[in-house]
Formats: sequence, structure tokens, C-alpha cells
Amino acid sequence: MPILELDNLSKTYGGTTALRGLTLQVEPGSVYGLLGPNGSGKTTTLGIALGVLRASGGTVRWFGQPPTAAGRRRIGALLETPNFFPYLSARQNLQLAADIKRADPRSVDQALDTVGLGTRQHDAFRGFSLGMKQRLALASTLLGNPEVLVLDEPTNGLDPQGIAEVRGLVQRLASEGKTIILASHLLDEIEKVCTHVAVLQRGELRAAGPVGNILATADRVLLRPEPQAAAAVQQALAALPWVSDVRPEPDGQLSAALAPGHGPADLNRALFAQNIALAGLELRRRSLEAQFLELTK
Ligand SMILES: Nc1ncnc2c1ncn2[C@@H]1O[C@H](COP(=O)(O)OP(=O)(O)OP(=O)(O)O)[C@@H](O)[C@H]1O
Repeated sequence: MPILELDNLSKTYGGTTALRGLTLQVEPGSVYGLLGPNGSGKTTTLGIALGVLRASGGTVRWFGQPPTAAGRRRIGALLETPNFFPYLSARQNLQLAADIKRADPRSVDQALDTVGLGTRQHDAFRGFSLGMKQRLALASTLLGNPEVLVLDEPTNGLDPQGIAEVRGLVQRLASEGKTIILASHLLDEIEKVCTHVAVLQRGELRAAGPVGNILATADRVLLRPEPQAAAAVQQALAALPWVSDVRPEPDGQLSAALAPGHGPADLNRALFAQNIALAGLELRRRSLEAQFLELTK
């Protein structure tokens, strides 16, 4: 049974149509990404799913039935940054949040441990880095040990270190069996943490399915042949069935597409087997970005 089913959801705000007939299902254990540029309707979708916004049409089902208060307690959500008290400690802030949610107070310890703030639990919130603040926000979604997490742009505004922390945490929670629904405008983020993706554009679903099916395109590699070997390299590439679309690049370099399942190491080996040593070989994933742009054009 799907965790979440959205059927033909629509939403208009006055004259603005934010969602048009959105249908999707989230299966248990998946990390489901809603991917789309700003304004594509991701926050609206999550808001309707969580019952904080009213749909103009369509239905929401959680755990196989229309939304109920009991079902809602099985979901932890982070739609906007919670207001933590700056002078209270991480632990005190979570205890307050647990009180408000009527979550089991024992889940505070577990949440602190899970997000890696156990050793900093008595420090005041105001001294925390942005990454730690966001991890505390994630901890608050874990109160009551929900089986589903709904996160809107969980890495927004973080520095690279904070982004890595939060992504690592999402992956760990998923590996522990939680179903995670996550909105992001970052292709790279969806690719790194999600198993499934729905691509939204101007409130419409453009594509949905396993990340590998939707976003996987041939990787491109950039090769630098030694000048005297340029022709031999071209010839060798032409003979490899899993190499296509060979193009000249500046400075005597070449780029080529590799079929799925083949990487730069395979290419290196294949050329070396023909006595060709490259002066340079680099993976380029521009094609993925291009595919996303194509989907949302
Ligand atoms: N309260 C509102 N009143 C009027 N229009 C709104 C409101 N909330 C959202 N919209 C409009 O609905 C559309 C979808 O917005 P939404 O916030 O769901 O997109 P999003 O993909 O989450 O983008 P972002 O990442 O920028 O929040 C946009 O055109 C937005 O301007």
C-alpha cells in the first residue's frame, strides 16, 4: 500500500494556478524527491498533503485512507524553519516541541542522538552553526518517532558543510527505513539522496519514477589524447559500441557519451588495451543538467 497518494490535485490562489492535476504515489521506504524550479508548486503540494493548505480539487490519501489525526502523528514535517528559543539549549527546545506535539518525551534523547547533537544538547541554540540549527529542526521532526518525514528544501541556505551534514542525515534516516518526501530545486540534491523523483514545472507533473529512469542519461567524458595519438584515439572510440557522440573540444580534446553502466575507468582500460595512454580523462555530467532543463523547459 502506498504511503501517500495524491490524485488529480489542483490549487489556485486567486488568479494564479499553482497546481494542475497532480497525481503521484509514494511507496514505503522510498526517498521521494519533488524537483522543480522556484514557483513550480512544490511547497503547495507538501502543504496540501499535510493539510495546512486546502486543495481546489483532487484528493490526498495517507496510508491508504483519507487523512486522519492518527495518520498525521505518523508523519514528521519540516515545511518552514521552526522558531527555536535562542537562549534555551537544544535539549530544552526539543522538550518544549515534544510537549506541544504531545510526543513521547523519551523521543527527545533519541532525536538528539540521531542528528548528532547528543554531545551539544546542553548548549544554547544561539551559538549553533546553521548546519546544527537545521539538524535540530530535523530532530524536532523526529519527535514521536514518525515513520514518514516530509521536508521542504532541507538544505536551503546552508554552507557546503551544512549541506553535507543534512544530506548525510537524510540518507541515514532512509537507511533506517523511514519514508522521506523531500522538495528541492537542486537536481544534484535529488540525485544524491532520492530513490524516486517527480519533476514539477508550473504546477504540472513532467515526469515521475525511479531517479535512475528519470534522470539517468549517458555520462559524457572529456579526453585529452597525446597529440600524436589523436587519430588513433578517434578510431578506437569509434570502434567501442558503448561510446557515442564523439565531439571535438578546445585544445585538441574530445568529448564522448558513455552508455549507462560504463564509466571513465572502462574507457581507460579499453584504450590502454590498444596501447593508447591518455594525457587526461575527466567525467562530465553536464548531460544530466541538460536533461533537467529539457524536462522543465
Ligand atoms: N499564498 C499564496 N498566494 C498567492 N500565490 C501563491 C501563494 N503561495 C504560492 N503561490 C504561487 O503558487 C505557485 C507555486 O508556489 P510554490 O511555493 O508552491 O512553489 P515552489 O515550487 O515551492 O517554489 P519555492 O521553492 O519558491 O517555494 C507560484 O506561482 C507562487 O507564486
